[in-house]
Amino acid sequence: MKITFLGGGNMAAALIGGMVERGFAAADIQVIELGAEARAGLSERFGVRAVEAMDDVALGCDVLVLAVKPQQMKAALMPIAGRLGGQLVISIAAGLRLADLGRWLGGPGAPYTRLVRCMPNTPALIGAGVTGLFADPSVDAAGRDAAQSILAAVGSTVWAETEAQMDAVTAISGSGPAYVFHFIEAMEAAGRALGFDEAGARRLAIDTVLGAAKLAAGSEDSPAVLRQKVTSKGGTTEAALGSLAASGWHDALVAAVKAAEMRGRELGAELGRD
Ligand SMILES: NC(=O)C1=CN([C@@H]2O[C@H](COP(=O)(O)OP(=O)(O)OC[C@H]3O[C@@H](n4cnc5c(N)ncnc54)[C@H](OP(=O)(O)O)[C@@H]3O)[C@@H](O)[C@H]2O)C=CC1
Ligand SMILES: O=C(O)[C@@H]1CCC=N1
Repeated sequence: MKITFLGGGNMAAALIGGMVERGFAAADIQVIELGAEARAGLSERFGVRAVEAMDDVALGCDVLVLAVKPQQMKAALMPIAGRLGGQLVISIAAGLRLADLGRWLGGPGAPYTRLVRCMPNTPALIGAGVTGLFADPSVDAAGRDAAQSILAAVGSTVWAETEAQMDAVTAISGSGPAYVFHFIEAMEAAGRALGFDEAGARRLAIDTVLGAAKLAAGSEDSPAVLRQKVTSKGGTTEAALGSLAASGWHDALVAAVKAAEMRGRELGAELGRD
């Protein structure tokens, strides 16, 4: 399967790195990327072909992954509008809807429909990503399987039932690593404030998140039950959770995820008007 990435930034690099690490041939992967430094980095790190503009070799792929920022997408697709010949197109862009992508790709009056929306996340780089997928109803089983096989190589996959759910996936797991890194930053800051050096505070924070996530993933207990098992009556955890509850932490996180979901919908509506 020959795969071309349009855009070679952070998320494309995470996907390519994870795919190459897990057995995809670098020779079958190409990247179209405007930045010379980014192109050189992708070639050096992963051994893939990276070029500045779409050429016939890159367009002759089986799967085209759209990995530019949503705001860059329409302009990035102009040079290939009306030139696709049945390639499966996978968009990883936040917010952008299949109907608008299809219109931009299809050329006058002929929307392109062999399209799958996917929302991966950056832990794909180490094979620990999670991706939500939604296919245009016209995509056949072979097309869905191809999309699934690419994203399953770098983590777990979840098919969304409706396209609207893709904005929720974006808000939960697409952006989610940033929330977790922010949590680690706060835990590390607390460790520093309580007398640890940076390395010690970071180790305690990261290994706690890692261990708790692994325990939650492998346990039959729900996260709530696992939390209760840490929380001794009248103990230290109860004091911490009481403080978090008083500052509205749970509701703040739910509101944050909803803000991300709303931004995804806004992006789709704003950019799709063009
Ligand atoms: N980062 C993440 O965690 C995730 C991102 N996504 C989605 O992935 C997409 C990319 O995000 P991300 O990797 O963070 O963004 P980046 O800005 O890091 O990557 C986009 C890259 O595409 C380049 N580019 C822009 N226009 C073109 C063009 N016409 N031809 C070739 N290359 C072009 C950009 O160059 P330049 O910098 O010069 O503009 C940039 O290097 C977005 O749509 C985002 O919604 C999805 C899931 C997670
Ligand atoms: O912040 C963003 O818009 C992208 C989409 C999900 C993660 N990063």
